[in-house]
Parts: sequence; structure tokens; C-alpha cells
Amino acid sequence: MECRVLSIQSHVVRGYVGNKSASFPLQVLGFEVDSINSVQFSNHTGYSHWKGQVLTADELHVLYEGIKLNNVNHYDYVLTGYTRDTSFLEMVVDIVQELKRANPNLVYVCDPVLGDHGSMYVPQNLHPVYKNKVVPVADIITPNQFEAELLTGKNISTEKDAVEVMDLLHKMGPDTVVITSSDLPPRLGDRFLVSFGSKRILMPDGTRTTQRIRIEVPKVDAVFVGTGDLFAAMLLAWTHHYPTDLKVQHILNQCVRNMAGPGRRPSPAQLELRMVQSKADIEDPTIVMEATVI
Ligand SMILES: Nc1ncnc2c1ncn2[C@@H]1O[C@H](COP(=O)(O)OP(=O)(O)O)[C@@H](O)[C@H]1O
Ligand code: PXP
Repeated sequence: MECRVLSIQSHVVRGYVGNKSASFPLQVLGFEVDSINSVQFSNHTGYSHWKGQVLTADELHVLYEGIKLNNVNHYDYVLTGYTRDTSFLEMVVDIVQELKRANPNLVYVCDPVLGDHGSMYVPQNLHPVYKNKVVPVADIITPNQFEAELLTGKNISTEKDAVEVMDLLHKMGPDTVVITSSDLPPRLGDRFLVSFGSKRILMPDGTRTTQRIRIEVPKVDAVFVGTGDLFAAMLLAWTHHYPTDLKVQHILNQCVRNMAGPGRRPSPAQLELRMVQSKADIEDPTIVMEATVI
């Protein structure tokens, strides 16, 4: 059956971030993707120069009205990433709420793109909008450590802190929280990357429980931009196909490990392609990694 995603993220002429990183892998996995470009930039903002346009809230509204007038505003998922404008982000919240009223089963996957490694790469005034308006309507969020700390006001220096931060994020709204990367010391050695996942689950007897995992995967010795966007898209895809499988993060990370042979640095495009392999393909028991229930 058709599964349709409304993806509101950046577009870049050169490179793979935002919709350029998320749409094609989702399409390969069988999703229909309707994309709205929150910005159209020459390249991502990590370059020395970048130029382009930012879509305003009014322009977003016009596009959404067009979809609505044709009565094709029926979505199973909304996926959002990079935005630069507060009123645009507020309009996204209005759209998500309206789409949820039309389809109460709609799942909103939000990558709260604010920054990384201690510095913001979007305007500061987006922070309160994510915290007070966007996160409360999201079902799945994928902050990195810096974003999780900003949203909760709590630093993560230990695994216990990470659990507390994920609990605080659950209290703000989302049932699924993934801290996609952290600076915590890996148990397997410093060439690994530590991330966390937490899911609030309604049990058959009506009680609620929280399942949490810590994942360590081999770190590729390079810095990527657009991996967060790709990650959020693939989390959407794999949680859709395997709704009860908490190992989704583990599976995704295996893809990254798979394409990184010794001494090889994958390009973002390769990374993108490897992340859409089938589940059977990527479950390779010879790969050294650790996923622990915490
Ligand atoms: N250097 C790396 N080595 C291995 N995997 C990586 C690396 N960088 C990113 N990833 C993968 O991409 C995911 C998202 O990356 P992250 O840097 O946390 O996102 P963001 O861009 O939002 O900060 C990680 O969970 C991991 O699976
Ligand atoms: C235009 C644009 N989109 C998206 C991103 C997000 O990239 P990532 O997936 O690495 O968080 C960035 C980060 O610089 C960006 O400049």
C-alpha cells in the first residue's frame, strides 16, 4: 500500500544534505516523497561560501494551500530537518497539526537541526520554537548530543545523563528518541561512536514501559554533513517496516560500517546508497559492534 511522506528540509545545488540526502533513499525503499525545500542553497553551510534563498512562512503556506485545494494533503509521515526561519517553523507545526487531525495515525519524524559539537549552525531564535512548539508535536526525534542538551538544558557526561535527557525529551512529547551521536567514551575503544535510543511503549495491559539501548559502532575517520538527515529518513523507513524492532539504529549503523573498508573513506553519496540496503543484506554477524539494552 502507498505510504506517503511530506519531507520539509533544505535543498542544495551541490552535495547531499536535506531533501537531497533523504528523498532518494526513501524512494528506493518504496515511499512516495513529496518534498518542500525550506531553503535552496548553493551548498551546505559548512563551506566557506554559501548563497541562496530561504522559503518564508507565507510561501510555505501557498504551497500547502495548493496541495490542499487539490485534496491531496493526505500523508502517513511528515519528516522535517533544516530550517532557518522561526515563522516558517511555526507554520510547519500548524501544518503537522492539521495533517494529524486528517490522519490521527500520521507519524511526525523531526530532526531538530540546531548545530553540533558545541556550536549552532542555524539562528539562535529557532531554539525556543523547537523546544516549545515543534518537539511537543513530534512522535520521533533524532537530536545529536548537542541538540539533546540544548533542548533539555542538561549536559550529557555519563550514560545515566543520556537516559535522563531522553526521559526529559519523552516528557516533552515524542515516544521515540534517538541521540544519534555522542562524545561519551566507547567501551569498545576510541574508534567507536556511541549513540542511544529510547522508546516509550504501551503494554497490552495498558501500562507504559520504556525500552532503551546503547549502541557502539565503528567510527569512520571523517566528518560527514547530511548524515543526520539521512539517518532520520532511514529511521522513518525502518521503523515503518519493523515497528517493534528496537535494533533499528543498530541495523542502520551496520550499513555505515559495511561501506567503510580499511583505509577507505566513503563519499556522502556512497553512504546514502549503502544505507538503503535490505535488512538481510546488512545483518552481517562478522561486524564488530555492540548494542546493549540499558
Ligand atoms: N564518522 C562517522 N562514522 C560512522 N558513522 C557516522 C559518522 N558520522 C555519522 N555517522 C552516522 O550518521 C548518524 C547521524 O550522525 P550525526 O553526526 O549524529 O548527525 P547530525 O548530522 O544530525 O549531527 C550516526 O548515528 C551514525 O550512524
Ligand atoms: C543546508 C543544510 N542542510 C542540512 C544540514 C544538516 O546536516 P546534518 O544532517 O549533518 O545535520 C546542514 C548542515 O550544515 C546544512 O547546511
